This record gives sequence, structure tokens and C-alpha cells, in this order.
Amino acid sequence: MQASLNHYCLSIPPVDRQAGQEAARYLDTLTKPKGSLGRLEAIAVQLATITGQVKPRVSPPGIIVFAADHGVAEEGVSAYPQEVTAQMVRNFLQGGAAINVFARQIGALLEVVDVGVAQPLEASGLVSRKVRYGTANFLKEPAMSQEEAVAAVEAGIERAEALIKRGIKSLIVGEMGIGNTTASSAMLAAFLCGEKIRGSAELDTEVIGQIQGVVGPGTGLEQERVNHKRSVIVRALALHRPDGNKPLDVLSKVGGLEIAGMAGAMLAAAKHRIPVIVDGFICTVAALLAVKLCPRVSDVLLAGHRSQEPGHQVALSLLDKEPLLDLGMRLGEGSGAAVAFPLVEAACRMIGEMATFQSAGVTDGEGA
Ligand SMILES: Cc1cc2ncn([C@H]3O[C@H](COP(=O)(O)O)[C@@H](O)[C@H]3O)c2cc1C
Ligand SMILES: O=C(O)c1cccnc1
Repeated sequence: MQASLNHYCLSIPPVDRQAGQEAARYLDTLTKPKGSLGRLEAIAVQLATITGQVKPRVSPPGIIVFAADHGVAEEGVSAYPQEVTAQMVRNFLQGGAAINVFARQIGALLEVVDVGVAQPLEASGLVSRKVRYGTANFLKEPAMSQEEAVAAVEAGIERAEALIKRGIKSLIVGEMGIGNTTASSAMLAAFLCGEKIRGSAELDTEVIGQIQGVVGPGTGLEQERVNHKRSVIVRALALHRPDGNKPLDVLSKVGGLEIAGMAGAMLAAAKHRIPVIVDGFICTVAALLAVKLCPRVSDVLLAGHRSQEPGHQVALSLLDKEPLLDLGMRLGEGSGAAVAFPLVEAACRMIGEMATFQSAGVTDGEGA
């Protein structure tokens, strides 16, 4: 790993378990039967460990949408053409996308970052950190160099740090990039299969089955084209043999620039003890990448929702996270995380504002 990124990862502090224990004790003094607010209580405790505050805050949230293109889109692996990426970036800037609506609903600061859209883009409000004009088609060559992968991760770190300086108290990262479920499935398969892909032997049927199991319809491919997408991913992994234990090897060979940016933003959140609400499939693969770069990142992550994309449950299981919502969504952009945000806010308000048995003059359960 490049020295500066390695140094950054090593500087990420642990969370504060003691603050979590204090929060758990404090929750039992509030005017409710012990444990009666269920997972909201567990969320409050996790937020306390992350922030070090018994009464944590998550508002205002920040949302960063990273946009980039994928050379592998030319293999016909998406139901939509590549130009939709740039068109959607303009839509984000005009406020008309789903993530804009939900960002307004939750009072989020929203930033859109071009880390690698395949055409020149200049628009008011767009943050340009273009590392290259889309990745290369990874069916033929590595998606990007390791230097480019690191540059995209560092762009994510920089943008998250800028929003954190502006005062956000939680972070949602979203993405836009036609073809990025293909890159995400390939990365997830590499993390999942590890040694079995890295070696030089033929990929056996069991490994091929595992790879195919994490590939789905993305934007809505018909079954026949999902099969084609599976074949593209199996061939790409057989060609590049990424090492699942080397996150930058996986990212540079079969990843995406926006996935790199998202992972970088999560590293920055962990460094600054800011909770991250994880979105759907692509975001969760970015989270796996960030956790591979620095395992401590896992402690600041909350899973916002379960996407319908079949690989998402596999990615969530690898992260050992249980999502808050399961609404049959499969959009990306950070939309599922933004919709889940009010639950996280509810956990904060509960621990921050509820009366204690003592302050409200309510008899607690000890005397019964
Ligand atoms: C109009 C439109 C808006 C989107 N917003 C997010 N995605 C989502 O779909 C893409 C991934 O799916 P695939 O790998 O099948 O291309 C990503 O851009 C993702 O963010 C969109 C897709 C479309 C078409
Ligand atoms: O879950 C996601 O993030 C997702 C699923 C399909 C297409 N785009 C995004």
C-alpha cells in the first residue's frame, strides 16, 4: 500500500467502548421498561462508542455521492447506457434525483464528486476530482493502476474531511456509475473466495458457483443478460486473479473509482469518529474495502437497509451487520441510507431527550 494511505489507516483510532457501557447504563435509567426500545437502544450504544458521547448527535448528516464510469459497461452488463452516469450527475446538481429528495427530507448537506466520469464535466456545484475518464474494461485489462486506485481513495478522504470540517455529525456515501454492480460483484467475489481465486489453478465449479451467486440484475437485467454478466465477471477474475487479502489489488484490477472514493470517505469518518450509515450493495462492497484497509472502520458502520440485489446479503454477512430497513429498494445513490437516517436520529433523540425515572418522578422497576 502507498505510504501516505497506509499512514492514514494506521492513524484511525479505536472506538470508545467505555462510553458505550456508560450509555447502556444510562439507557436503563430512562422512563421505559429496560430494553423496551429494542434496536434503537443498541444503536444509541453504538453511536456512543463511536462518538465517545453518552448523548451522541447525528444531525446534520452529510451525503457525498461519488460518480464514475466503468469500461466494462461496453460488455453490455447494465440495462442502461454509460451516458446515464453523466446525465444523472446533472440531475443530482439540479436537485431532481431520489437522493436529492431524501437529502432535503433529512436536512443533509449533499455533495456530488466526479472521481471518474467518462466525459468532461463542468457544472456549478460539482466537485471535480477526476482521477481518469472511466476505468478500463477489466475483461481485457486491469480497471486502473494502483496509483489511480489510491488517488481515488484519497479523494474520498479529502471530501469527507471537508464535510466533517463543515460540521456534519454523520455520513452517508452514495454512488452513481453505470456498470458498478458488475465491479462490485467482482470485488465481492474476490473478497469472498480469497485464496481460491488468487491461485493459478483453473477456477473449479464450486468457486464459479460462488462467484455467480453474488451477481444479480443491477438496474434490471433480464435473466439471460444476468448470465452474460456472470460470465464476464468469472472471466475477468480468472484473468486477473486478484488477491482478496490485498484490497488495493482487488480495487485496481476489478473495482471502480467511485467505490474507491466511498471507501476513502469511510476511512475519514472512522478517523474523525463520525458514524457512517451504509447504503446498498455497492456501498457495502466499498465498506468491505474500507474494512480490509483498516478493520477499525467496521465499528463506525451502521447498515441502513437491505437492497434487493442478491449479493447484498452476502456482503452484509461478511461485514457482520444487520440492516435497519428492508424495503425492496435497489437504487443506490445513498438512498436507502438516507431513508434509514430518521431511525438513527430517533435513537439519538431518545437517549438525548428522555427523562429519567428520577427526574420525572416515576417509580422504576427496582421496588416491584
Ligand atoms: C436512471 C438511473 C439512476 C440511478 N441511480 C442509481 N443507479 C444505480 O444503477 C447503477 C448500477 O447498476 P448497473 O450495474 O446495472 O448499471 C449505478 O449507477 C447505481 O448507482 C441508477 C441507475 C439508473 C439507470
Ligand atoms: O443496492 C444497490 O446499491 C444497487 C442495486 C442495484 C443497482 N444500483 C444500486
